[in-house]
Order: sequence, then C-alpha cells, then structure tokens
Amino acid sequence: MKTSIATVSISGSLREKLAAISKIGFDGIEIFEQDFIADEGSPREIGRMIRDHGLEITLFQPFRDFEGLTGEARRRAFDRARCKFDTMVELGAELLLVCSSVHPESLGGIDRAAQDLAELGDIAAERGLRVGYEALAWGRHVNDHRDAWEIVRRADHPNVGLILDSFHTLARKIDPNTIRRIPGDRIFFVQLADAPQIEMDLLYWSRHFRCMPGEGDLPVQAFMQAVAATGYDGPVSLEIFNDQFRGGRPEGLARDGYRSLAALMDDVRRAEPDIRIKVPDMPARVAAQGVAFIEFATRGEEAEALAKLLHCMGFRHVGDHVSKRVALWRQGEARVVVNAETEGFANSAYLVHGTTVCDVGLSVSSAADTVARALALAAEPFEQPVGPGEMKIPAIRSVGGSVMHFIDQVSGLSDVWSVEFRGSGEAKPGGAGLTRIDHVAETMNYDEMLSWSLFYTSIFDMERTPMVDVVDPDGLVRSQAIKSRDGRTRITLNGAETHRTLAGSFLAESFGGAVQHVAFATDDIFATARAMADLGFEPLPMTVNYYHDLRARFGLEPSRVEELMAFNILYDEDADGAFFQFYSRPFAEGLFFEVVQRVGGYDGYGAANAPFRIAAQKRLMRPKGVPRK
Ligand SMILES: O=C(O)c1ccc(O)c(O)c1
Ligand SMILES: [Mg+2]
Repeated sequence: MKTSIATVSISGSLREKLAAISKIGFDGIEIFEQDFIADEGSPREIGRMIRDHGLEITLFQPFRDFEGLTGEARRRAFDRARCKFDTMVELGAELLLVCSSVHPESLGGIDRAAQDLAELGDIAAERGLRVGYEALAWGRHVNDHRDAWEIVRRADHPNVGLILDSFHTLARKIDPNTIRRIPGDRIFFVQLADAPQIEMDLLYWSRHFRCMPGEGDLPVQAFMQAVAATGYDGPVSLEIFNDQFRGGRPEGLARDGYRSLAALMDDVRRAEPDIRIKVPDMPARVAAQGVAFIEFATRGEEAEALAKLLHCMGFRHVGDHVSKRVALWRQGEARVVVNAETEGFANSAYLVHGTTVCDVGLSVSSAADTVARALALAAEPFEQPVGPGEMKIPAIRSVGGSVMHFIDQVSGLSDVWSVEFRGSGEAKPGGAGLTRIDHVAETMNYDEMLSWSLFYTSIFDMERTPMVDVVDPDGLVRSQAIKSRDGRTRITLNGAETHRTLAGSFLAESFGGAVQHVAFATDDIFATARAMADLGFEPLPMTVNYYHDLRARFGLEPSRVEELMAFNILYDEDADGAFFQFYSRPFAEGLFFEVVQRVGGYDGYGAANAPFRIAAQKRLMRPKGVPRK
C-alpha cells in the first residue's frame, strides 16, 4: 500500500509539513500548488527536498478550468498546462490532477471534454507525464465520477485516467458501488476525505469541513471497498481541507491522518479480502470490557481530601502497593488507585497538572493485541521501569499525556491487584452500593475532540454517539460519548472553546486535557445516596427551581420530586428508560465524581441537566487567584 497525503491537509510551512509527514511514515505527498508557490526553493530544489524526506510526489494539483473551452480561452488553457508540465518535470512529479471546470464559458459535452483530455494526454506523454481527471461535486458540467469516467473512457488515452475523491462522490450521495464497474487500471489516483453530515453548500462544506476518514459521517469505507474491488493498487491519499486543521499542530495532524488511513485500510482488507492493495496486518479492533481502574496522582492536603471523599462515597482502602506509596480503594468492581509517589510518571503528572487522573485502566480481551494495534496506528508507547514485585502491564499514552493501561485475563494481568498490593484487595461489605465505573469524562480543547474520538474508535471496538451541546453559563461545551457496543465501556469527551466555562477553566488550571470526572454506577441511587449521607458525603446542591421544572417536564409525582430533591438527585428520561444522577462537590482543580443509575435502555448522560449541574459547581469553585495549598 502506498500511503499519501495532500500538503493542504497539514498546517505549517511546506518544510514543516514535510517533516511531519515523513516522520510519521507516509510514502508520498500530493503537492498542492499553493504550498509549492509559497516556498522560496526552485522546483528542482523543492523536488529534491521532498525526496530527501523519503517522500515521493504522488500528485501535483490542482489544474483548474481546463476542459470545454473554445478559441483563445482553449489555447490559453493548453499553454497553462504546458507551463505546469514543465514545472512538474523539474519537481519530479509525474501525475497532474485536472479537476472538472467551473469556468463560466466552459461548454458541456462528454466528447468535447474527452477530446480536450486526449490532446492533453499527448502533450503529457511527450514529457513522460500523466493526467488524472476528477469530478468536483460543484463542477459546472461534470460533477459525478460516472461522467468523469465516461469522459476518460472516451478520451481513450493511456496517459489519461480517472481520479476519484470520496468527498465528491459521497457528498452528492452517489452510490459508491458504481465505482466497482470501472477498470482498476484506469483509476490513476484515489483521494480520501470524510466530513460531518451537515446540510450546506457543497463547495463550502468541502473547503472547510472535511476531516480524516472515520472522523466524520460519510461512508468512506464503502467507497474505499468499491475502489479496492476494481483491482486499483495505486496511492491512497488523504485530501483534507479543514479550517480547524489549518491552525493545528503539523505532527498531530500527520499522526491522525496516518492513523485514520491505516485503520480504514485495515477495515477494507477485512471486508474485501481479495483486494490487490497490500495492507499491513494488525490485530482487529479490540473489545473494551470496562474501565478497570482510575489512578490519581496526588499528595498533601489534596490527597487527604480525596481519601476522605472516597471514604464518604463508600469506598474502602483495601490494599497498599508492595513497594510504592500507592493505595488501592475499592467498591464493587470500581477500583480507584491513589498514587502519592514522588518519582516516576505519577509524580511528573502531579507536577504538571496538580491532583490529576494520571492513568486509566481498561479491561480488554487481549492487552497484547490492544497495544500491537495501537502502535500500528501510531499511538505513543508508554513504558516505565518495572519495580520489585511489579507486573509488566502494557500501556500507551492517552489524552493530555496521561497513560492508559490494559488489563486482560488471558495473560493473567487481572491478577495485578493480588500480586502488586498487600491487603485483601477484596471489596468489603458495607459500602454505598457502587458497582462499577459507568463512565470517565475527559475534558479537552474543542479542537482536540476529533483526534481523541479517532483514537478510541480506531483502536477499540467502540462507536461514537452524536455530539451534544452543553450550555455552560460562560460558553458552550461540546460533548461526545464513545462507547463499546455493550455499553460497558463509556468515555465522554468534552471540548471547551473558552477558558471561562467550567471545562475550560479546568483545562487552564490543570494545564491541558485530562479526566475531569468519573461516574460510578449504582443499582439503587436512593439507597446509595442515603448510605453516602450517613458516611458524611456532601452532594452538589441543586436548586429548588430545578425540581419545580422536573415536575413540570416529566409530570413526576410530587412525592417523587421531594425524594429526588432531598438527595440532590437529578433526573432525565427518554423513550428507552430513565436516568438518575448526583454529583460530588468539586475538589482539587475542578475534578468531581458522579453517581448514576440507568433504568431500562437509557443510554445517555443526562445532557439536559448539565447546565444546572455546571451552574451549581461554579457557585462552589475556589475563587480565581487563590493559590493551591
Ligand atoms: O476545492 C477545490 O477546488 C478542490 C481542488 C482539488 C481537489 O482535488 C478537490 O477535491 C477540491
Ligand atoms: Mg480531490
């Protein structure tokens, strides 16, 4: 498989783009004319610089408004093409993308366009070059790959072929399976892009909202399966125009691009085993079976406050690490590890973020497969020296530089609690009825959300649920849930756009993305709330207005509303079931805990309650400027 990416897809100068693209391991680039023109090097120097990065120029683009012209305009178009061909020879680029014309004077007619392309093919052939024709979704006469293919077929020239771009086909809802009847050797190049499903002008959608395959809503996999089924064996190239990406970090974008392409082609290979494209082997997406533990890095007064809070929530301190200052707290299957080490990873996480969730443990079917797949998808490995009595648990880097460990049964990793910890490690009776971790909520900058949702959905067998807007009194926070199909593993990503929101101030105070809250499940929220109250737990207080509204919204019995209000329990329901939740007060830099009960098939997170919860939290937060103790 030859992997490629258009230089437009990455931010930075051409040189920064090349460094990032080559470092992550792409084979080639589509050089976008603008990037090339803006660089101070000569075409020859730029070509050499690209090859010195170990990259091939897979395509030179775009050449616009070529076909369908007459008279002087047609002559000018051919002259322009000759100039570009000369540049391509200097650069060492062999294939030119001609996109369908939007020229107001261009005439329609398949044969006219075919004739133009055949003549262009002759000129290209003299220089050893080739031309690929692409239908822009907004082309004046040609806006459908089926018409572009008919033009290429009639041009009947060995140096003229078809260029397919998933965006143009899928944005117009053209059935990608129509590609299956095109001979693979007549397809010269394939560009891939996804996009969120938003109704808008095609050109605007394409130039501003494209995203990496798997980050959007278009059936890019079905498109690529159809391409692969033709026998096509050429470059698979990302062409992403995206406003957010233009301001992103080149390395991060290159990594996400590579991850998206590798995951897509792995899916394609599994669905179409007979394809000619050779796709590297990697383990299949791994089943996530729940959050095995969360680990806090903390110390001092914040560590004491956390221990007190865990105690009031019914957790019991059930073990201590054999060689480190690490305590294990447990209730039901929910495990919280509290790490007060002054060396190693947890220590550095604490020094950067203050009290923070430095590590999330996921239960998976196979930890080795998880890491193998993650590394094949360009995830960052994590290792730290294994101390005396410790097990080597596979891990990778996750959100905000935190760590994600993988625990499985097949390799005995789930024995870690009895191997590494002194004490029974067993859940003790007399807790507050918490059974397991329902979800982990990660807060990040809004422009990191696509990247982290791709991280989860490409490595694990997890799916995204639609983005919801959460209204904070000081701005909007967008929330996207990622969950395993069985709902046992749930991670919510919360993207803040301003620092004045609760999520945004958490980001600023903790210096970057991290877990902001952890939700524990109970089967009886009233019994849990009562047991916690007996242990001294102080819930986040909700307003009386909230409960009046609840009664109106859902027509609840007054006695039910009284009961909810007594324990500061929030309520939501939908067609599938009901949802109860209450919150702890914020601790450290805006971290908090949540307790939830899902009834029936309720699958959400109480988004309708979020504005009231956030307002209540903000009332309790430490005033700005008061230093951490
Ligand atoms: O937006 C455009 O003009 C444009 C140019 C070249 C392409 O390959 C493309 O898909 C879009
Ligand atoms: Mg394109």
